[in-house]
Amino acid sequence: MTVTVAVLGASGRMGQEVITAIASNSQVECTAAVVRDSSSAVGEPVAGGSGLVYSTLADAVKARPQVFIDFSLPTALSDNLQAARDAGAAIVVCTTGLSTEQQQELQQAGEQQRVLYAANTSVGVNLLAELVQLASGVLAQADIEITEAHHRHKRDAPSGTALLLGEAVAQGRQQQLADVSAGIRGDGLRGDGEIGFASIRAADIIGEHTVLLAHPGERLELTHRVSNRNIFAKGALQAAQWLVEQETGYYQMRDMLNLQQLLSKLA
Ligand SMILES: NC(=O)C1=CN([C@@H]2O[C@H](COP(=O)(O)OP(=O)(O)OC[C@H]3O[C@@H](n4cnc5c(N)ncnc54)[C@H](OP(=O)(O)O)[C@@H]3O)[C@@H](O)[C@H]2O)C=CC1
Ligand SMILES: O=C(O)C1=N[C@H](C(=O)O)C[C@H](O)C1
Repeated sequence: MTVTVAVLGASGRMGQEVITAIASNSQVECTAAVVRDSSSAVGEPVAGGSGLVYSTLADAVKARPQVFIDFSLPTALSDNLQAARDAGAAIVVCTTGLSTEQQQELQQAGEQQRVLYAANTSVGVNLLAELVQLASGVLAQADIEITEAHHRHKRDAPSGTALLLGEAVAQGRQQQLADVSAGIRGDGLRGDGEIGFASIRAADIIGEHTVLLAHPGERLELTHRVSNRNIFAKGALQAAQWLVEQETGYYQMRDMLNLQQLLSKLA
């Protein structure tokens, strides 16, 4: 079955990557490539979009795709969720830098529509999160710091993935991240049990994350590096294909990948 998709943020780094990935995927078809209403790109041909032109969100609703894939920016979140509702479509939200209110909005949206939120659509990162949860519980006394590096154009810090990994650390220790996060490291001594974050922004680094678990005398480092944005695009398409088959609800990549059940087989 072919799944029809509207790509939101279509002229951006990730939007373009998703359109390219769709072009080589016979099971997915792009029916709308959405840019902001005021963009001069509206009506212009989409590079690699086989006859598509850039369109507005209202045009995307009229196109009635089965699923929206959102790689725009957090400011567009409410409009994008509403548009997906109006179109009767599922929505995969991939933007990062969401406020606490926006995270709540996403979860509440899951009461009326099919929503999958992924701060990182790579399978490797989502597996890493499960491994980190396990490691932080086993090494319950370890000092844990999370570092991330991204390209110079990235707006938010720490990255959405770093926060996802922080949540995994906290979950592994039956804690809430908000109670143990030290935020981005600055002056001052490390407090016991804190999770600290550090961010690098430079040149064209696509995305790198390391979780350091350190005891006096030894340390464990779990690292993931992306060398091609196509990884994120492929993961987003996989999520979209999965989400159209689901009931109304709020989902994450771990639900789609069934990682917890797979890992439980190791126990
Ligand atoms: N989940 C994941 O795996 C990944 C998530 N991301 C996240 O995806 C988002 C996009 O990243 P990236 O592609 O690098 O960013 P870009 O800045 O390259 O692209 C963002 C796109 O969204 C458009 N846009 C901005 N505001 C609106 C709006 N209100 N309505 C419609 N379109 C809008 C921009 O258009 P214009 O240029 O006209 O402003 C631009 O085309 C970020 O939040 C990033 O952190 C990135 C990589 C992987
Ligand atoms: O902005 C990016 O580029 C990325 N953003 C996501 C994040 O904030 O974690 C995912 C990936 O690391 C690339």
